[in-house]
Amino acid sequence: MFLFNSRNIRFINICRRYYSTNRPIGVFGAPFNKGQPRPGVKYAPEALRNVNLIKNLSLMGHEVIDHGDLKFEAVPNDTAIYNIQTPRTIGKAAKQISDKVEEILRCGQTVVTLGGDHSMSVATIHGHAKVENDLAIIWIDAHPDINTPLTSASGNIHGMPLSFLTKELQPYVPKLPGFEWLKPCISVKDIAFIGVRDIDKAERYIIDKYNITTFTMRDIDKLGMECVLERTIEAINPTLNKKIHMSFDIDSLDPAFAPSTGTPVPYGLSLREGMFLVEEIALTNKVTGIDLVEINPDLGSQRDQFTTISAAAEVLYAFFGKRTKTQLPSDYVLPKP
Ligand SMILES: NC(=[NH2+])NCCC[C@H](N)C(=O)O
Ligand SMILES: [Mn+2]
Ligand SMILES: [Mn+2]
Repeated sequence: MFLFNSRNIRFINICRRYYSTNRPIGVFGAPFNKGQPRPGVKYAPEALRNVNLIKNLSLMGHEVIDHGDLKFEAVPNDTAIYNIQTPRTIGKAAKQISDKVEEILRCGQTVVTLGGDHSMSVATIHGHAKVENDLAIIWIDAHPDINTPLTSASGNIHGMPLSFLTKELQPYVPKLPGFEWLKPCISVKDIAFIGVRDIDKAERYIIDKYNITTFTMRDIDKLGMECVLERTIEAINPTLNKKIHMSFDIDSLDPAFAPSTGTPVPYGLSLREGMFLVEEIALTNKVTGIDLVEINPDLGSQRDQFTTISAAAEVLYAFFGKRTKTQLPSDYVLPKP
């Protein structure tokens, strides 16, 4: 696992064990698609259930509570503001998601939200931060999703959630109708990006100005994933006193492993790199909230869809401790002829 030098000893001592939290896993679906223009992303929770996600997590020895899927309604007479087409509808759905996350966490469960597009993370992090007021965010994504409504070229809120949540950026972020309930609850120093490779101009400016911890694909190539995670923890949660929110955008993976997603970007993580990353994050035993977003079972061929859904499920299984390692019974003996 982590290299032994004085800087890392504390982290090793805390982390050098298997994922061992005995919190139950509370799963729910947020079939939300209005943060971007491709409707099919709302079918992801159903697609993940169809590959027996819930049952497989239970078979791995976890107590899993399925809280079902939320239902969202369009707000009538919703009008565009800036470039954003349906702000009130998105704001209302986000409030429902935030409340659900809060409710599940208050039951003492680790919450897994199945998206949906990445705009929903404005809500999952908001709900998480209500329960754990000091939160670190690991954002695994090809994109940093920190545009403001004024800098976004697309008007798609899935490219903006972190600007809504971050205290330091509020002078630059207009309050949108439908989002009156939202209180900025995280700081630039609590965020780490891993796997980014498609950064807009304003996002680049924000990352540089506030010195946000960022590991691009090149950084991962150069340092190796183990070192990237070690530096991530050093930067955003050095004493591991905070809980961690892990937001996993499936487009962090290379399109070879996750082709069915709305904004694929070449030269991404291999599936095994993604699995290793979440396996290591799990070892901190600090993650109490997970998002799995941007899987679009409508895009690409049937084979693409299967590849993408399987990859998403494997990432979650890897996090929750599935290993290929065979367990030897204590009385095992090698047979002699
Ligand atoms: N969650 C995502 N897939 N986001 C993609 C965002 C793409 C682009 N940066 C935008 O703001 O529109
Ligand atoms: Mn994203
Ligand atoms: Mn992305």
